[in-house]
Amino acid sequence: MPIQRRTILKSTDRKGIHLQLQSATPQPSFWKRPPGYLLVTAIGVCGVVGWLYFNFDSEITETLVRQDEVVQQPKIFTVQCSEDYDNYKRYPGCTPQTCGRAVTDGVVTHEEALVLQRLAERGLSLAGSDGGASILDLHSGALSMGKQFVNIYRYFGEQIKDVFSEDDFQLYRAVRARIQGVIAETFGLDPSRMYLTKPTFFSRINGSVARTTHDEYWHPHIDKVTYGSFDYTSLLYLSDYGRDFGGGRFVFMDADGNRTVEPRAGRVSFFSSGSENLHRVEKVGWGTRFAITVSFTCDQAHAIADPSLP
Ligand SMILES: O=C(O)CCC(=O)C(=O)O
Ligand SMILES: [Fe+2]
Repeated sequence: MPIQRRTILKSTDRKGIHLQLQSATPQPSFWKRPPGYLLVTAIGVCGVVGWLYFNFDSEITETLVRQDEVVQQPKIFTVQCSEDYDNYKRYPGCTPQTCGRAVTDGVVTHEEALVLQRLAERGLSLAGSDGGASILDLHSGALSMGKQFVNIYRYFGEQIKDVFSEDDFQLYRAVRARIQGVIAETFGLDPSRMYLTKPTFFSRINGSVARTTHDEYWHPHIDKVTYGSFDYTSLLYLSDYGRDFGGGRFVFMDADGNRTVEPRAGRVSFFSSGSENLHRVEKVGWGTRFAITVSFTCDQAHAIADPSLP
């Protein structure tokens, strides 16, 4: 240790002489330090400011599940049901009696999530929004293109079979069935009385500036109001918060503060769709965030079949 200290002093001295030769004006002692020190300080300051910019949100009160946590069994958070359900017909075995939200990493494997992420990448690379948020709906065929949407099945015809395979659709179906199972088990429902409903879509979000309202994914909303038929919403994340993208956390906006879920590839987050689960997605600051929205209704009139190749 003493040897090291002596070496540093020597180099500081040399630098001091050099500076004195360059300018006769006395400099504050800070500026006499070696440029390496300045650089490290500057990087440190930028790092702290950057970290604060992306992570400091005075409204955030609690993180329900962190990205680096692995929850094999659903982590369940019960909340009181809103009165929304009183305005709808009740379906025994399905309509929420207990409301809440839950998160599990034990339903979809990391490998399956990556296969689905590649599927989303292939599909969305055919077009995509001009703004920061693109969707691909395998059921209706809707794909963001520029400032609007096209129907992939009509627009690309038979060629779509070069992009998606039967295996891709089988994986979607298997994952959908498992998610349905875990929602039924968690909320004490009869899975045969819940139905997949639309829209069900892959989303790709990056930090680009929004061009149309379709790109404005960050607004607080209630899924039952936004989508009508939803009774249970699930989100399957296909990329990792903090690794693949920054910002983009899911935020439950409760009366007593915000509660966040950090996306993790293979993580399923699900919740009753009424106003007890008002939520938003933080703006994505960097990188690309992939997810799938898969939702269920109790009303068979709003049921849709699993997506399939035409
Ligand atoms: O991608 C997310 O985390 C949430 C998306 C969402 O709120 C929705 O699709 O309604
Ligand atoms: Fe939503």
